[in-house]
Amino acid sequence: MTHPAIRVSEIFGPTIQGEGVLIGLPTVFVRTGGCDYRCSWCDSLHAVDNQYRHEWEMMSIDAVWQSVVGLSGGRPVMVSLSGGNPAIQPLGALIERGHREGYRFALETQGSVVRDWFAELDVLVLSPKPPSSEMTTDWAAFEACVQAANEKPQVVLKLVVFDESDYAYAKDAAARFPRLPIYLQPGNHTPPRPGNGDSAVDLDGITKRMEWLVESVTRDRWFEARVLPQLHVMLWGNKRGV
Ligand SMILES: C[S@@+](CC[C@H](N)C(=O)[O-])C[C@H]1O[C@@H](n2cnc3c(N)ncnc32)[C@H](O)[C@@H]1O
Ligand SMILES: Nc1nc2[nH]cc(C(=O)O)c2c(=O)[nH]1
Ligand code: SF4
Ligand SMILES: [Mg+2]
Repeated sequence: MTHPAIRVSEIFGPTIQGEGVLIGLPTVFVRTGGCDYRCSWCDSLHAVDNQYRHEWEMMSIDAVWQSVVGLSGGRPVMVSLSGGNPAIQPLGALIERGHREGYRFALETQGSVVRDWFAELDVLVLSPKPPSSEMTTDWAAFEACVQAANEKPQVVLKLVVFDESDYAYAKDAAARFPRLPIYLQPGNHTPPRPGNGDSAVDLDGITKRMEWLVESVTRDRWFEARVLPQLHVMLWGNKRGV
């Protein structure tokens, strides 16, 4: 059976997962091209904006898989499907293929597009977008993503927080899904942008936001929330492919 091709922005690793529940775990990233959102602060515009389309490649499942196996030396590793919005791509057959060879799969999505193959994942990271993103959450679609997982993969929430209203949004998201673990990460307000080249990352600003987040959750006795930085940003700034 032939499977539809996958639109790929980049495949890289192994590196460590820098964010959320799998932080620190050696991971190969498959970053797909294209997104139905345009977050004001997206740190992966090269996988979102059509001006980078010429860098994206339609790849067969076989070609993606060869690349993952090559990078991991054939040793089963965690594969993170990110983007862009990877939910737009036909990834079910890739997951099936990798599972046969002992690999595990996590997927990062904003929860705007639901797929039945979410149930085949090992970890589903749902990252609804707070007000500072300038996007609007369709909570019905988001809820459908949680349902599609069907309690098979581990499902977690990951919220980017820049300011008080993002923090309030995160609390609301947590209240909607009280059974899902929640990870808060401070926003990186210096993401790479066309024109500003390799803008140096503002580690001081991120650290201050991180401290404020810790103060906020402890003050509010929000003891279920976990606060984590983007470890890859601390180590490598806005560098691509790490
Ligand atoms: C680039 S997105 C790709 C996957 C999917 N589109 C999503 O947003 O979940 C991966 C993760 O990076 C986070 N992210 C993007 N830009 C960020 C920034 N400037 N600071 C902190 N986190 C950011 C997103 O919220 C998401 O959790
Ligand atoms: N090391 C590392 N960790 C990550 N966690 C989420 C990432 C992403 O851009 O989806 C990412 C990334 O690009 N690199
Ligand atoms: S949903 Fe994710 S990939 Fe799409 S614009 Fe927002 S942060 Fe970027
Ligand atoms: Mg990233």
